[in-house]
Amino acid sequence: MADKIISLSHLVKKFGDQTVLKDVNLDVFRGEIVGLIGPSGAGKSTIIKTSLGMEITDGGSATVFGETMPNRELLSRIGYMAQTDALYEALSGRENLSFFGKMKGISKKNLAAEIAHVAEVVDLTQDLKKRVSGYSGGMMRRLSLAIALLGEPELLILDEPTVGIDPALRRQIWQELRKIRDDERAILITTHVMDEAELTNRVALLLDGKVMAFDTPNALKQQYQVKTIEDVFLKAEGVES
Ligand SMILES: Nc1ncnc2c1ncn2[C@@H]1O[C@H](COP(=O)(O)OP(=O)(O)OP(=O)(O)O)[C@@H](O)[C@H]1O
Repeated sequence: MADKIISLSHLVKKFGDQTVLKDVNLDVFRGEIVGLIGPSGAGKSTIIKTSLGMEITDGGSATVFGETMPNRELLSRIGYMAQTDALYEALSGRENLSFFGKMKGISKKNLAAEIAHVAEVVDLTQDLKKRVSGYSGGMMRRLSLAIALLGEPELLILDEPTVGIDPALRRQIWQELRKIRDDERAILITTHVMDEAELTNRVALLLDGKVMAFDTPNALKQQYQVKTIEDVFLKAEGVES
């Protein structure tokens, strides 16, 4: 059986009297890219945060590598890119990468090569010397993604990684994500870009606190009798196209 990396079972999450996640079931296996889509405020980031143990669950279970998070020992196996950048703005891009690389336990011997590789993927090689305070919003997103990629983590959790990124670079980033997938690692990615959802192995559609549909892009299109994932999204939301 394929290796289950993330397992969410009947997950419930409340904020005050608002139940954001009502009954979420979702698995991510080794060797696949799972896309998480849903309207703004549906709870995509909340799914990610509860999976990582950054939010406490109110019911059901969330495990990563078979363990309930947070678990310090597992953190080096996970690359996480949050929706808001957490960067040291007074430091340069390279210094940020070096700092986070050391935190992840990358050996001194490998660190320079790792930094060179991830900087290349996000097209920041020429800007590594610059202070992050002088970066544009898109450059900061790219640096955050580069940090998540450091250390070849077995699991990547990316919360809208391509916001503010140009189409050509977005394509290059997806090439890298596919390589990671083919390398038998796993990726959970949230996106508002429906073209990107088409590039995943499976798409989970989050609506009304539940995963309403979870299948390959082609199977979802067949199920909803539409031509694109965007149309699946609209139809599931009850919007007539
Ligand atoms: N810490 C919190 N305290 C209170 N409410 C919260 C908190 N975090 C999230 N929420 C609420 O939970 C709901 C889901 O938020 P979440 O950020 O998970 O949505 P999302 O699907 O990621 O949205 P977007 O696509 O806009 O990023 C929203 O109504 C939000 O206001």
